[in-house]
Amino acid sequence: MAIGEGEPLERIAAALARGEVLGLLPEEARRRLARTGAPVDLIPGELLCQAGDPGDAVYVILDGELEVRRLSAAGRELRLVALGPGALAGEMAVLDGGARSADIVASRRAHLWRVPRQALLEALEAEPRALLALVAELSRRLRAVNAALEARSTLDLGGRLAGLLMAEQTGRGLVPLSQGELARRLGASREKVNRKLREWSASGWVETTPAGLRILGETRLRALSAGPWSA
Ligand SMILES: Nc1ncnc2c1ncn2[C@@H]1O[C@@H]2COP(=O)(O)O[C@H]2[C@H]1O
Repeated sequence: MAIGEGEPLERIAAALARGEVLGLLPEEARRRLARTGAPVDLIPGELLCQAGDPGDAVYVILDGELEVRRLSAAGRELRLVALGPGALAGEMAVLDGGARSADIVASRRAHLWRVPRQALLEALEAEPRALLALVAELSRRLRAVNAALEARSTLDLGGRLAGLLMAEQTGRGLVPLSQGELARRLGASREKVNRKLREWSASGWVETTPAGLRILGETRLRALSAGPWSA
């Protein structure tokens, strides 16, 4: 059963125990966060917050998935990361007192627990292990950003597209994403993605089927996605 409005606080405290950071708090502290918090339920596509909003709470994902996005200056949507059950969202503004750094949208139906800023900060101050777990999580996120930055500066569109196709292919080499979605994920225009796919189709590396794009030249695409270091 989904966790949300009307759930006993015991169940919320138990759900918080499964979280990456709050799971390290003592039980009493988790119960306090369950008491001071409130449920937030989102339907797919619903916005939780927008970049620039003030941030006075952090959200624990109990169920579902959130997508973190930014709009580039050119108006293009850049998908930063997807966050699933157990993850915290909205911790940056809470920690540094700044504005929300990105938009957060529900990519699936999501049940969250909203924890007010002050309650989170008090809980973290009292439990250094949880604070360190949060620092470790921020480090992991920074690593991912560094890797993405490196890929962006060293790989051309073909390399990045090849990497995305490799990552998203299903068992039979099918990639269940539209060209528009591929473009959105890469922060590229649909026209450029379409041109590249037509090129690869002519070379026999991919084919368009009714079920979606099928990868035929995996070895070639994998080499492309490995960037300038690959032979
Ligand atoms: N690169 C990123 N990786 C993971 N989460 C992020 C990233 N950028 C922003 N976020 C999340 O998106 C949230 C937007 O609001 P905040 O800035 O308060 O906190 C942010 C983080 O929780």
